[in-house]
Amino acid sequence: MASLTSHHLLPPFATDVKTAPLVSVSLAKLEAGDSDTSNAFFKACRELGFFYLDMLGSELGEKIVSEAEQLNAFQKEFFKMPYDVKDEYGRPHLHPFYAYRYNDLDVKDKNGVAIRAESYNLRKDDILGQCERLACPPIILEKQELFNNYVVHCRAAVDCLLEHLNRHLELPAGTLANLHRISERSGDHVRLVQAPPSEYNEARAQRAEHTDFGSITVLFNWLGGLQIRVPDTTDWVYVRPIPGSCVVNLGDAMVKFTAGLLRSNIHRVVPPPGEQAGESRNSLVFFSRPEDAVVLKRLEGGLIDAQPVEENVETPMTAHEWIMAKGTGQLPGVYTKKGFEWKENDARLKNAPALLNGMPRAVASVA
Ligand SMILES: O=C(O)CCC(=O)C(=O)O
Ligand SMILES: [Fe+2]
Repeated sequence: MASLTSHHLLPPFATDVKTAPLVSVSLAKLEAGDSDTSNAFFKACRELGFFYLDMLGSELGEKIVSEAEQLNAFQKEFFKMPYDVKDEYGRPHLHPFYAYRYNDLDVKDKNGVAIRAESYNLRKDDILGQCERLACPPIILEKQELFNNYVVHCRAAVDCLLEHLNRHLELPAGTLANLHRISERSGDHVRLVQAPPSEYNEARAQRAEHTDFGSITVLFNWLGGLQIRVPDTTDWVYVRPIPGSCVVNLGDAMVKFTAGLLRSNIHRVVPPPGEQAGESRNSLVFFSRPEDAVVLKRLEGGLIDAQPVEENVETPMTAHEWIMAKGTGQLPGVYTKKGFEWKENDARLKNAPALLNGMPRAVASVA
C-alpha cells in the first residue's frame, strides 16, 4: 500500500478525537455483485449518507487511487502559483461557479498578505471536451490526460453505485443511470482544495456546515478535518482518512429523487486536529450531479412510492438552476429529509432570489 498512497508521509491522524462510524464498502465486491456488500452499502446510504469506498482489489478503484495521488501532487504545484495569476481564473472573471475561489483567513504571510483557503472547480464537460472550454491555467492543460482519466474512472465508480441504488430502490432498470449520462451536460466537476494551517474558529466552522447539492461525491483527503454531524444529534465527529479508500457521500439530489429515503448528511471542514494541525490541507473532490436539464423532483416507482408526500411543494428547479443558486451562495441552507431548510442565521439569506418562492422558510436545527 505504501507505494500507492502518500498518507504515511504526513503526521498521523489524532488519536484522541471522536471519529465517525462510517462503514467500509468494497468497490471490488460491489462490482462483483456481492449481496451482503450491496445491502451494507444501501443501509449506509439510508442511515448516514456517508461511507468509505474501499478501492483496493478493484482494477478501477486502484486506478482512481493512483490518479488521485497524482492529482494531489499536482494541486500542490497548482496552488503554489502566485495569487494574481490564479485570480485571472477567479469567479469574477471566468464563471460564477467553475473557477478559482478563495477566502482570506485571519493569518498573514511574512509580507503581511492574508493567507487564503483556496479551491478550483473544473467542469467535467470542459475536461471531456463536451462544451466550449473555459479559460484555464496552462498547467491544467498539461495534465489533460490525467484529468480526463480521473473523470471517466470516477464516473464509472459512480455509475456502479447508482446501479446498486436503482436495484435496491426497485426502480425500472436504468432510471438513475438515465439521469446521469456522462455524455450529457451536467454540473459534474473536479474540485482542488487547499487550506493553510489555521486556528479552529467556531463561527467559521458553522459557516462551513453544508450538504453537497449533487448526487454522489467521491472525496479523497489526506489529513483529518472533515467532520460530519451524527444524525439526530448536535455532535460533530471527525472522518479519519483511510489510505486506499475514498469517502463517498450522497447529495441533495438523491434526497429529492427518493423523497427523503436516502440521506444527504450535513458536514463541514475544520483545521486538522492534533499533530496534523501545522500542515496545509488538500482534498480532491469529484462531484457527480444530475444532467443539467433534469428537474429535481421525486421519482415515481419502487420504494419511493411508499414515501410520505411532502406538504410544502417547492418551485421545481432543474439541476442546473439548483447548482447555480446553491453554488453561488443564493440558497443558504441545507437539504434534509424534511425538505429545504434555510440557514436563518446566514447573512446571505436576505438576497435569496424570488425564484425560491414556495420553499418553506421553516428552519430547524438541521438533522
Ligand atoms: O475537504 C474535505 O474533506 C471535504 C470537502 C467538502 O465537503 C466539499 O468540498 O463539499
Ligand atoms: Fe461537502
